Amino acid sequence: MSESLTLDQLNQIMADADLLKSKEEIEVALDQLAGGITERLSSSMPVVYSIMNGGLIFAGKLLPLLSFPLEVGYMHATRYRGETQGQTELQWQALPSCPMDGRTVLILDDIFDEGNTLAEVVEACKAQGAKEVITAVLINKVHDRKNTDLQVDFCGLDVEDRFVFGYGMDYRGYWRNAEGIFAVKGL
Ligand SMILES: O=P(O)(O)OC[C@H]1O[C@H](OP(=O)(O)OP(=O)(O)O)[C@H](O)[C@@H]1O
Ligand SMILES: Nc1nc2[nH]cnc2c(=O)[nH]1
Repeated sequence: MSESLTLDQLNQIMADADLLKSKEEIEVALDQLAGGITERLSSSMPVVYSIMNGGLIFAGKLLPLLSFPLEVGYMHATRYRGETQGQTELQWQALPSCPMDGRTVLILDDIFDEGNTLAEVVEACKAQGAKEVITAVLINKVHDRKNTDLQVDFCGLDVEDRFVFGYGMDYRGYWRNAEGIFAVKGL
């Protein structure tokens, strides 16, 4: 586990960070995602799961843009655990909170990076009897290190291969609340 950061260090991280996607760009992407998801799922009565913690803001912004009947659940799975490198093993901190047997399931997550998290979550939903599992992410990180063949169904924005934070994504536990997507200086 890394040493904890001070207030000054955390403020410096933000001051030095590069803005990759503005609030305005993200809002346009959210509208487009909502349109596509509505077209595909408005007759499915899906259960929508956000993967905590990172999926929290994405889900909070996207769900009010979906005007069809759906249920909301959550699950908490973490691979990075406050670090900037992912562990091999996904740690489940809360299993899916509502039954998905025979249901259309929509999974929301903030970022599709190496892909292990989403791939394992999709498998878990199928193992629990989901009829179909649709995936949506706010951000896809562009590189050639994907560890899965999973094709994400809906993706908001591509970002370059840097460690990013904001809009739900943390830098060592902090700055999930940043209103934009930022890259840490030097990472
Ligand atoms: O595609 P991958 O390389 O697997 O990475 C993507 C995952 O990493 C982050 O979660 P993290 O493990 O940091 O937990 P958190 O959501 O609590 O921040 C993010 O929220 C995704 O779920
Ligand atoms: N906060 C954050 N979490 C991630 N999980 C996988 N990639 C990233 C990233 O770039 N930033």
